[in-house]
Amino acid sequence: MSNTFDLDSNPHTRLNILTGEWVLVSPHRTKRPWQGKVEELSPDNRPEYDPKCYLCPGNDRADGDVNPAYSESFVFKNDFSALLDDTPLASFNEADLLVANNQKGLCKVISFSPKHNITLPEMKVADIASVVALWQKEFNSLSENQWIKYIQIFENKGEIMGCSNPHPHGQIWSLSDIPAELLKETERQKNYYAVHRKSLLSAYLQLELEIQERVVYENDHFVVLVPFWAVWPYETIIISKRHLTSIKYFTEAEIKSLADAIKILTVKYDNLFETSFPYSAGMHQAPVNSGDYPEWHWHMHFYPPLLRSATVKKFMVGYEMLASPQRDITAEFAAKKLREMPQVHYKVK
Ligand SMILES: O=C1CCN([C@@H]2O[C@H](COP(=O)(O)O)[C@@H](O)[C@H]2O)C(=O)N1
Ligand SMILES: [Zn+2]
Repeated sequence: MSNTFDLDSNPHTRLNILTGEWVLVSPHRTKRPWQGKVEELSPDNRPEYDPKCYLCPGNDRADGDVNPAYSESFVFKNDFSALLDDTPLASFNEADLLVANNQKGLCKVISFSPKHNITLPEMKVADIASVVALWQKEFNSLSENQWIKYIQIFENKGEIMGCSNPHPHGQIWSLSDIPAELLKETERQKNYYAVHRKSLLSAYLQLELEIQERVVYENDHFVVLVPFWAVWPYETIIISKRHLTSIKYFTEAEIKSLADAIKILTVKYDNLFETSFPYSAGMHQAPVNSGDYPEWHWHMHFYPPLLRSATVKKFMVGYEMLASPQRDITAEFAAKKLREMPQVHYKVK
């Protein structure tokens, strides 16, 4: 057997350098022709305004509050928050076998647009930039609460991702503790930074830009990649070129540039199967009000479930739940498909 490692043919595992976890890749299983197909789906004829939608301007929300007649983006405190900001901080421990901690938090919902029937890929870059600016404003104002230690900005898009309302929106959950996924990524970035005095993602980005095989799109301030360790078929990561620890430090130019990167990526996603491409996406950044985190490098994960058509998704079940995530198509194959997708949305005639 040749000792040169062929990422394209033998089953192998890949290391996620951010979390320390491994993904099993079975490239030999995709020797059959790519069956990515465009399916005829029922036309999406949602109205621009839906009188029953709790996110549309001027409408009642479930708890009786009324939305203003907003014309850009709109943020409000979640009426059914998973975390409450009056929870006392307390912990529970029974012989180190039953361990629990109270969690205090503040959750917000952001409507990206007054239009009920639009999604990020169909929005103008300038309107996406106003969403990014609002994310930065909310991040900064939430950070002023000293009890808040971490802020998770995210979007669940599409029914298949449990999204309860098609109106374009995202959420911000801020909490008094640092969640597990972030502790993993902090640990790995801290270890690398301590040795190399530069961020893990700066080094990773430099290598990926040299190789180019997993780059999907690049602009002045951000790079969109399918990460070497991607788990979901068309998973991507957006990484800032500047080593920024959080969105707090984004300049005006970086805000506009992130909006451009999100626009191009989500347009390519929609073009892949000519459907509104579902995903859960969120940014990862340094914890707040808990010391310095110079090792942290801002990035944004996109976790889309679709595998080979608008209705065929990857299932993370069985082996993935019990042993480790597994994928057939390689990160390189996915990146090539996304690179080839036009930057103009398929609905734009
Ligand atoms: O009137 C309402 C309905 C839904 N919501 C909140 O909107 C959020 C939307 O969640 P999704 O991103 O999963 O669709 C959800 O957390 C739900 O609690 C309100 O805050 N007010
Ligand atoms: Zn991350």
